[in-house]
Amino acid sequence: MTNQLKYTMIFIKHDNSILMLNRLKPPLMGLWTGVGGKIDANESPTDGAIREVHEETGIVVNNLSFSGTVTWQTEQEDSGMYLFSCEIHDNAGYDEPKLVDEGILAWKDIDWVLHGSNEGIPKHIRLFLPSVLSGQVHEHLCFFRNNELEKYERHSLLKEDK
Ligand SMILES: Nc1nc2c([nH]c(=O)n2[C@H]2C[C@H](O)[C@@H](COP(=O)(O)OP(=O)(O)OP(=O)(O)O)O2)c(=O)[nH]1
Repeated sequence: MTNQLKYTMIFIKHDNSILMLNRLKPPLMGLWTGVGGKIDANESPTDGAIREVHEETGIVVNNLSFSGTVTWQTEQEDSGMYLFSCEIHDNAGYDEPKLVDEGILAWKDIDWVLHGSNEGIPKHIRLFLPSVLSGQVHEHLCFFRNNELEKYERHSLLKEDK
């Protein structure tokens, strides 16, 4: 995998929940997202994702699945991220929400995360997350204007999927 995209986002699943970050700072300030961040120079997307998971949550993951890509186009920038997911078998000691440098980490029920009325999840995440959780590998294209998601497209990155 070559580093064409600048960021990663990782969805860590345990039972019916995902470890979500309520972000302290922009971008997506105050909203619940997967953990992740910028890929360092000379780092692969997978290594960047493993590092971000460890830095933000303390969890060491060794079973990340590549789950596709998301690109966004705004008036200011064209950028994007590699998506990863993994399943862990205990709650990593997160019985309660935990305050970390980047915000608040908490296990959130998948039904809550995907609920159509949930304004706390960025719109693009609500659109691409079902594909990630069902094990599909898509390229998700998001087009924003005035901070609103104006258009969304999805294409499979696997030949056998449509
Ligand atoms: N910059 C940016 N990131 C976005 C957008 N949409 C979106 O889902 N993301 C994701 C990509 C990353 O997972 C996360 C942003 O990561 P970040 O800026 O906190 O990365 P970082 O912690 O490495 O950066 P920093 O410490 O250097 O500020 O949000 C967007 O429009 N802009």
